[in-house]
Amino acid sequence: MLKLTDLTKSFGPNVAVKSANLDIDRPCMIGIIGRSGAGKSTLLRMLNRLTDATSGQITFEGDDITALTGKARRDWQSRCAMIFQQFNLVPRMDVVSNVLHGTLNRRSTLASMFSIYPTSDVHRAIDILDRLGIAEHATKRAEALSGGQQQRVAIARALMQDPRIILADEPIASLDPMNAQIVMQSLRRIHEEDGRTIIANLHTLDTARRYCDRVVGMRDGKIVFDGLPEQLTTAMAREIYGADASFSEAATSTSIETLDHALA
Ligand SMILES: Nc1ncnc2c1ncn2[C@@H]1O[C@H](COP(=O)(O)OP(=O)(O)OP(=O)(O)O)[C@@H](O)[C@H]1O
Repeated sequence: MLKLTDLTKSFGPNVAVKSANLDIDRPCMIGIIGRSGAGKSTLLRMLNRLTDATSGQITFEGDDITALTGKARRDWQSRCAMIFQQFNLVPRMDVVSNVLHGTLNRRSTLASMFSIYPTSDVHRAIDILDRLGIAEHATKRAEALSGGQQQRVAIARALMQDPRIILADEPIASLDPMNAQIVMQSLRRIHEEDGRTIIANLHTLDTARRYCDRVVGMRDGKIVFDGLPEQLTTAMAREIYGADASFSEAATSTSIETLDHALA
């Protein structure tokens, strides 16, 4: 399905991603972990073609994604939608219009300029918001919502594009544990119910273990681990995070687990 071959990105002398190889042969939920500066964001940005690779190749179902230009590249960005830590919504615009922005790629400039959306798209936007439990906020300004709600609006905007893949760059890094849990559960459900692949950069190991089928560990631009969550030993986690024997997983915890105990 999705394959990265020797994917590399350099910024001058700094090699942010070094010869990354990854083979995703079926829809799954992948967590990419590693400390700050390990190359996680750069990897996702190359996948979505926000950043051009310096060398190497990305293929999706046999198509060379690295070679796409113009409209073909924009089409790929719809099929491989991205959400960000800071949500990237238009704060003063209402929620449903923010979600409808997800359809801009396939609409005429004139229709986009005047925010003319087909009724069927508006209904679909509301349905998606409903699925994410936030339809009641459809007419509010995005800035009036909590961080967790805003991230769900961003997910809804991504879903409007009916993507095969959703890339999530630190989707819960700005959220409290309760909202972090809701957002991760939403992503998991989208994967399970729709069969979409989710690739999420996560700061914390426990979140990756808990929600992902596969964990990829990056260190200094290299993929140093690629396996099942249960294969990720403490020793391997230490290696990924470049920590010494005093390393404990609790240090990378979001306290989602703790919250679960409290809610039980
Ligand atoms: N636009 C850029 N120009 C120059 N260097 C960059 C650029 N983007 C990233 N880098 C460098 O590439 C390396 C990897 O950065 P990247 O943001 O991909 O890491 P990360 O694992 O996502 O870290 P974080 O969790 O802090 O976002 C870092 O050394 C960073 O300074």
